[in-house]
Amino acid sequence: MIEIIDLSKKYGNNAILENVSCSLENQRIYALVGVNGIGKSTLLNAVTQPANLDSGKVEVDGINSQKYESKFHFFYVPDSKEMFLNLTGNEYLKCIIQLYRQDVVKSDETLKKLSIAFKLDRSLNEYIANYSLGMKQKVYLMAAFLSGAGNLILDEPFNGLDPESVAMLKNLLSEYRDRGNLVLFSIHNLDLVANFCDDIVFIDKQRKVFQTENPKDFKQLEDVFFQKCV
Ligand SMILES: Nc1ncnc2c1ncn2[C@@H]1O[C@H](COP(=O)(O)OP(=O)(O)OP(=O)(O)O)[C@@H](O)[C@H]1O
Repeated sequence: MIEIIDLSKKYGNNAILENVSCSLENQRIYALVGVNGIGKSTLLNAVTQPANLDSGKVEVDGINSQKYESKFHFFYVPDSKEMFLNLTGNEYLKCIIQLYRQDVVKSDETLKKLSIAFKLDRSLNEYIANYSLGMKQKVYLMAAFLSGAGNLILDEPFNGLDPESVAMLKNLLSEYRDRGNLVLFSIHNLDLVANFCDDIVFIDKQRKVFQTENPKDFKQLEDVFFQKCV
């Protein structure tokens, strides 16, 4: 559960988000949609990094995001794919399991299953620096699932993935949602939005944020996007 209350964020004098509020519930998959440069990553950064907030408040599972304990309630995969390059995939994932205080034996089993599903099982002893873009995306997504956090916040998680991996990620995210968790991810592909998520969080052309249930119809979704966001 994520509650965003009156959040504002400027870069210098450039106001990107002003008094944004929205309420995201458990057991839902939310797509964050808007044109390039409108503020999707800024919003996700502000939600996950309280130091980035100019004003306003974010609560994750009812815990103020300024509080240390809130960190265990979400996992953020930012759009940068240049993180932890000096670790092997395996080292990185083991660190995440420890950091998020997950059961080591159970997590090792999940790690094995995920690495096979993502076809990374033969690459986990290589440095992340040597991974392709899609392999980096996969290892950071595996970390998200291994964290056990109830709220996954993913910046463009489908970028760099081949069609088989896209289908697999959709399944994994749906299963994660069905276990009572929340997923919020930014995306440009309206097709994928229409056929996948439960709700849509739009940032419109005035940078106002509004939510709708997914109409599950591409044409309807495209109409809303062109009327409100472009
Ligand atoms: N660190 C920064 N300093 C100054 N301006 C920034 C910074 N980061 C982002 N911006 C500006 O804030 C605005 C929103 O950027 P943001 O990356 O949040 O957009 P986005 O919706 O995620 O874009 P895209 O779809 O292209 O990824 C843009 O005008 C961008 O230039």
